[in-house]
Amino acid sequence: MSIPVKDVVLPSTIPKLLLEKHTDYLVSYGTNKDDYTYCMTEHLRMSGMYWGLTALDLMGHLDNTSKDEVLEFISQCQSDCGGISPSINHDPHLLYTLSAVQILCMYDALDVIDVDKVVKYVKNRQQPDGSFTGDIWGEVDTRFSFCAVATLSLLGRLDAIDVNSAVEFVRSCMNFDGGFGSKPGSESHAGLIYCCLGLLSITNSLHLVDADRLGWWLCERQLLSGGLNGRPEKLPDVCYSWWVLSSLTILGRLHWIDKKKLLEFVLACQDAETGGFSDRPGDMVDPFHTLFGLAAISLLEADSVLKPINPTYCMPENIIDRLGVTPARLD
Ligand SMILES: CN(C(=O)[C@H](Cc1cnc[nH]1)NC(=O)OCc1ccccc1)[C@@H](Cc1ccccc1)C(=O)N[C@@H](Cc1ccc(O)cc1)C(=O)NO
Ligand SMILES: [Zn+2]
Repeated sequence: MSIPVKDVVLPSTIPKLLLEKHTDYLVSYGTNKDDYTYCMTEHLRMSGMYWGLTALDLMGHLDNTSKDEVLEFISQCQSDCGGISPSINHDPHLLYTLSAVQILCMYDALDVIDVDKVVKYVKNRQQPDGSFTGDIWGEVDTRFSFCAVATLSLLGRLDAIDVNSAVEFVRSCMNFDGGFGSKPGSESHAGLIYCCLGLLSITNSLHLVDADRLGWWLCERQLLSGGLNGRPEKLPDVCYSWWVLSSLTILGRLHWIDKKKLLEFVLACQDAETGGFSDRPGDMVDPFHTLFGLAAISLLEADSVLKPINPTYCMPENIIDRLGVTPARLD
């Protein structure tokens, strides 16, 4: 009797990488200001712009965007407290402060915001136990530890916080399976593992990780379809291709998964009509899954046109090189 395993069946024909289609999809996304999904995602607009712009830069088309419009929007999103909000007149949060700094680094335009006030905002998020709250309302999560450390390291200002206690908090979130959760004792989850490994990579503390145990947990995410899920018993999803793959790359164990099968799954998530990637074959595309589909293909080095992507920052390597930032990885 076969035990039903949650997975998807790939379509019989899988398209090759449709770069022009994805470029057209992203360039036109957001031009239609009253499009339903565009309006419904105002609360994470800054992250949405980071996804679209990073994907376009990976394909070599950052020049197809209205840079001045984006810079004007970002400078209007910085609050007096220094934090940056997802849209104008929304509340500042570490998630969108990081997205904004990532965009400004790609455009080499950090002068359009008050960097000292950003540093002060991030510094004020750190708690006595080394953890970080996402905003002034107090929610603690390792996602926010990563946002804080990634933001400050991109600004060259890691000295503003207590790095040792930030690392200690992340270490306290390590589970017996080698993975990490959002707080001490929380269940391991691929997205949070990416955040915690990213912080340890930036702070050169990867020696704290059990790379074989965690590497094994991560490649257990691969299903027969070739796709990766975020936790046991979950369906595969193209964005987990990124969270898991970038984590395995930082651990120096990317060769532990079946790259060929994963590439098939990712390519099957393209929409040949509209352009873009969806979470699974046949679903609706969005900028989020389009970035992480392209980012996974870049990490798999499966297309010579796509720029190499940095696994720690999810930004093109040439930007990280220009900034002189050197995130560690295990070899
Ligand atoms: C808030 N968020 C998510 O929770 C997504 C939802 C999802 C997409 N596919 C399956 N679920 N999940 C997600 O990003 O999980 C990866 C992750 C979890 C925890 C920490 C870091 C990454 C997505 C947005 C989204 C919502 C719904 C559908 C597509 C995209 C998101 O903003 N992710 C953020 C990371 C994040 C993740 C969870 C959060 O609560 C907040 C932010 C990101 O990748 N920024 O660059
Ligand atoms: Zn997803």
